[in-house]
Amino acid sequence: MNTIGLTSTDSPADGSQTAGQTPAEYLARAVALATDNVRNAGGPFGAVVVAADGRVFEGVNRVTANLDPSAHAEVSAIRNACQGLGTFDLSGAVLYTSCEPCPMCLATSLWARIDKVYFAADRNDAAAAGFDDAVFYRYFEGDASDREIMPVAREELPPVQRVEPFTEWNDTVGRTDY
Ligand SMILES: Nc1nc2[nH]cnc2c(=O)[nH]1
Repeated sequence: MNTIGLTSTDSPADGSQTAGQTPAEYLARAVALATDNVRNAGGPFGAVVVAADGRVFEGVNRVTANLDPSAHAEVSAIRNACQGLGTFDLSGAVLYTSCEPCPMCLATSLWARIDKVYFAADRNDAAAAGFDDAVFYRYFEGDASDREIMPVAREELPPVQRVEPFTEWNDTVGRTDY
């Protein structure tokens, strides 16, 4: 039992719980999920999404368990929220995470239209535990030409071919914008 009275086995990851706790309590829940997850062969990260309607969804890091580099806690919580709510748009939601979101989780939060993010530990705490969050922030902060750990290069194609998917998209009537 953690400080807000929930164990990982009665996790309200399905949105069955409604809002009403303080940011510090949701953060404490995210931290407790992270610690429990280590004991469950996962990475030391946990996250909670409180949707605009107050429903609560949770996620933990399952990168090594699921052989999925994108299975960070925040992404898992966002996936759970989107599946539970039946939407790809989490406008009005708040994300609470045990650790500062990495660039992927931050970008996923932006794409999900999350309103606000609270975190507990930061990228330097993660680095002290051997995680590359701070390294990857530096990767994005530098010039494209500095990206030595993974070069990203444009390959020239004829202009019409290059934008063909966007042309198809723009010409599609009744598409679902996001
Ligand atoms: N914030 C965050 N950083 C990570 N670094 C490696 N995995 C994770 C994760 O799940 N969340």
